[in-house]
Amino acid sequence: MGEGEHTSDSTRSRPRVTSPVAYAHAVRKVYGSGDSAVVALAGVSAAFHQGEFTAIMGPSGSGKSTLLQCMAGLDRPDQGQVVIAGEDVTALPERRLTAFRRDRLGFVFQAFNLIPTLTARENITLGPRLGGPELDERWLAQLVHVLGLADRLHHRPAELSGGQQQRVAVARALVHRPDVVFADEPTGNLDSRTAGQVLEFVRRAVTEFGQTVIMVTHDPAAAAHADRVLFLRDGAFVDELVSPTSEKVLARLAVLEGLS
Ligand SMILES: Nc1ncnc2c1ncn2[C@@H]1O[C@H](COP(=O)(O)OP(=O)(O)OP(=O)(O)O)[C@@H](O)[C@H]1O
Repeated sequence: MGEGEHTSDSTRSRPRVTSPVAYAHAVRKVYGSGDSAVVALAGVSAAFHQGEFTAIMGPSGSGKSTLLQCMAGLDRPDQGQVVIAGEDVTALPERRLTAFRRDRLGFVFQAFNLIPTLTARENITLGPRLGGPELDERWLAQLVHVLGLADRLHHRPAELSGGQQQRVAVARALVHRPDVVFADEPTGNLDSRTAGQVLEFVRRAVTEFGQTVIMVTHDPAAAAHADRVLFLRDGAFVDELVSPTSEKVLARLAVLEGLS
């Protein structure tokens, strides 16, 4: 890991006086068996602190999505442990895991995954209406204001731009104040200007509201909004960059991909 980066230019990083809100310990995931077995995660460990925005990057096939899925309880590792808010996600039976995801985690995906027949407001408040934590109307109003969605709440997804749809998805991910938001290529379907706006909102959720965010991305400009970038290669973390800029991220990626 790039130890030197911890002391330089880290205006966004905070002193770590708390225990991590989420961690992965020696997580291993193998797809297939015998000759065709693919080691997607080779024993990954990492800690994520409250109010920290982490980007996960790495070459194609390095295990980013698999790690996100295992951490978020959407897939089960073969070995190792994932703990979020003190709960061993890897040990939870399926029904409790489903409730844990709904109540304690937030998700933003590349495909906005909004329900087309519901309005923006109905999409945002779906979790609470499906039996999740009670809706906090004041928090919802604050989110809607920060995300600039106030005049779009009664529109359906087809009547919203891509950026507006993703902002609805961000609001949906934040409305129940989850312990961790997992984002998988959240700006992959957006033009760079709109992507920048959505990431600014994610950044504000981290800085102003102490939200913890773990985001997989291929985009150095997206990663530059994070507090730090963890780099995966061949299913293992090989580098870390604190207070990233697009240029620094590109340079690290070039090294990882053997281009420099
Ligand atoms: N369901 C699956 N069955 C078999 N192999 C899989 C499966 N999912 C992922 N893999 C393999 O595991 C490895 C890691 O895949 P993963 O999707 O986690 O990588 P990634 O870094 O997210 O890649 P990309 O940047 O291309 O999305 C790859 O070699 C991939 O082919």
